Amino acid sequence: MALNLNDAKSIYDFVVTEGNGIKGLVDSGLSTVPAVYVQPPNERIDKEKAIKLELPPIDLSKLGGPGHAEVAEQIVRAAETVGFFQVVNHGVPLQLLESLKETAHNFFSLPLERKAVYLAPVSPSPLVKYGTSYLPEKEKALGWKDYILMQYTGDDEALRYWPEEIKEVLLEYVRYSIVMVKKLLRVLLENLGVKPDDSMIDVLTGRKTLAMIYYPTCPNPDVTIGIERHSDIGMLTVLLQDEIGGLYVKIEENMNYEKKTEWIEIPPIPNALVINVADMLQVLSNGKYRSAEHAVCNTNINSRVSVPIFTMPLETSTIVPLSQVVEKDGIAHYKEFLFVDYMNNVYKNALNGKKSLNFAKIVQRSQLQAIDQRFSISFFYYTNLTLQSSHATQLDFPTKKMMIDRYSIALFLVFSFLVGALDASAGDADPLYRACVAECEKTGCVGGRCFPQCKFPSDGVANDGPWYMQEPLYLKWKQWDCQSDCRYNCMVDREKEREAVGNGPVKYHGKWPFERVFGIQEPASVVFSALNLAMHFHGWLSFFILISYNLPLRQSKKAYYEFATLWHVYGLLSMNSWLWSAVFHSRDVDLTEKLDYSSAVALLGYSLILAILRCFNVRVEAARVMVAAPFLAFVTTHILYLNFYAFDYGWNMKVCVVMGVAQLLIWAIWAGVTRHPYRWKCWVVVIGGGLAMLLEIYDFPPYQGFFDAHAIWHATTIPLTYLCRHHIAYKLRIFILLSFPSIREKERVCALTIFVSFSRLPLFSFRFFCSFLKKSQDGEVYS
Ligand SMILES: O=C(O)CCC(=O)C(=O)O
Ligand SMILES: [Fe+2]
Repeated sequence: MALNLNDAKSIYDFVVTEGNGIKGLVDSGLSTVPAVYVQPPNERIDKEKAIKLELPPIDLSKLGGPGHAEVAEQIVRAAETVGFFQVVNHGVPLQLLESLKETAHNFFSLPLERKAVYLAPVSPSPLVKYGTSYLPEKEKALGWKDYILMQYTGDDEALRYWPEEIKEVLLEYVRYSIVMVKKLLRVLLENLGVKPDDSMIDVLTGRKTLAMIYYPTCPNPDVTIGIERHSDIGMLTVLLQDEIGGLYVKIEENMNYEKKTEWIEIPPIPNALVINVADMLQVLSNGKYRSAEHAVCNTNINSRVSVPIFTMPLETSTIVPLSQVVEKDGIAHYKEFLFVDYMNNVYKNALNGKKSLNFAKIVQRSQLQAIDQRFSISFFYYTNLTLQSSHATQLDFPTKKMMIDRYSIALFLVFSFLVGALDASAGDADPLYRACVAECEKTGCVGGRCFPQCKFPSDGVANDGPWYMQEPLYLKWKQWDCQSDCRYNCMVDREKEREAVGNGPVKYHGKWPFERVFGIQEPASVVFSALNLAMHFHGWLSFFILISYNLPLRQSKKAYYEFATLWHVYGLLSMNSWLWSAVFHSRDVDLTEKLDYSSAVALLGYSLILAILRCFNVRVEAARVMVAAPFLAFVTTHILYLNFYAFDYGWNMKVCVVMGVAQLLIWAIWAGVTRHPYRWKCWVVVIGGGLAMLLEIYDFPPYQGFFDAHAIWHATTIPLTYLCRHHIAYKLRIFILLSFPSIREKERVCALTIFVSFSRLPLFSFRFFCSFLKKSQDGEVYS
């Protein structure tokens, strides 16, 4: 198929699918980089600000001689700080290094047929893979490079399967390099207090992957990336780079560099090899050695080649921090795992800084902060309703344990961790989608459809022409702009293409591909939020009518029930919260998000105050004010901070979790000393709520474009709310009927009957049964 440089799909097919690579693209004579290769601005590396690594290369010829200790010290220090160093007199013949670079250039200059035979789907052996991006469907921007990757499993297999043009020279390179790697590893392990024998070193370096990487000269090197930021996964990497440069290492806090820059360049040094610590060495050393985040930038000077050897443990090796280090540190920072599991986990995702190491990290409690705020709020919301119902009955029922509330705490913690593990948005990482959006923002059109919001001419006709060419007025409220229209339409097109090749839907910008209805973004969630709102309204109204009209009032016209006002406010805040949830799901913009989050925080803060007042039975006005004031001040400040200073999700999450857990604990303790006969309703609510939360964890794409897990989850809260509200009103009625003899006799008798049958009768029956048993055992019954 002919290459069309204006069409992202055509470029993708030419470069990735057909295997022409970036080399082919550059040779086709393009003058600017296509959109699929443009990195998001926040991901780009500011090369201007980067500094060069000043460490002189380490002279390995001194190892084993009189200068051994000094060299060992240099190696250790470099591994502990930057995680990168350069070595000379490494034992790899300099002539070999030169011919490696030349061979690499020659290989990538071969005609397509010679290289394309090693493309992953057709390669004669799984040991050899030729390609361009590592995981094109998941990368934020495709990498500006081509590569050939080879697994070394022995000389025979290498000679049989590796490409003819490069195998000899690479085999020689790996033979020399491995000797050096073993020496370096020995030094690094000895420094940790380990005396490694040969077999240990052999296992730790048992797997060797070699690559030749070609970074063609790039017309816009500031916006592309050769290799995305990442850390290597094995033990030690040996890298031969040519004189072009472009390898950058991310500075971390304890590297002793001034904070004025983020990256340091590893400058090319003639005859030197670059060595870097990889993830497994970081794990074994319990974090003492640093597997540094690094990336390769492109240049427009000339094409660059590099030849890395990644040494790794055997696939079946168990990796765990060395006991000698853990004993010293008093804590292991990484868990035990099989190296193959680590590899599989890394290879299924696009390169992403040091995220690969998360697989091995021992999870800290601090991960709680990753909980989805809406999720936690809603959880407490259910819990409040549940306990609110028990609260109404507390008025006159005796005490008994209510275990379910404790289970709900446990449930919460378990779910919290699970939800913390969720991640999103493969769709907007898809290069074809990104290219489509970039194109649309330039032209205002996607696949022949043009959007009035994009205010520039397309096909000679201005998109924001006369009013009759624009959107109807009744749709204008939702304020779709050019970017959102482009995103939506590119998403629709990409999803159709994905569906055509049998791929399921993926998320875009954290959201599933929903179908818009009248411009509403997530119609089902909106409808269910509105129904929740209606349910709360109904509950609140019946509560209000019950308290104010159906039941006797004090002479001052106030309700006898002193907490009525507090619950009214709670009802109002709940309604407010669902209202903004509906709005937010209609149209997710900055303002609606802030309103939604703010009203949720207000509800959560208020319910904490309510929990304290109710559970500690604070009835005196002055005391209530004193308790509530600091909380109100804090919640108000927090909402102002979110809205007008920094919309900090992490901090907000912490605040919500603390407020939520606090009130949950208060209610749980309180519930532990109360009892009511209809607690099954509370159980239904808590268990139902818990099960409903699974929907947030086992997130699934929208059925028919509408009903995703989140929407269904909102749907489930409707009956739960009904159950609670119904319950509260009912219990309150009984309480009041029992307490006020002035109420009509018939109603009183009815209420009493229900009350006794549901609460006292089982108790009497049980007592009667026990005494019957006891008597029968004592022989009294049949005597
Ligand atoms: O090409 C380079 O300089 C580095 C390559 C690299 O980091 C890698 O392949 O993991
Ligand atoms: Fe690397």
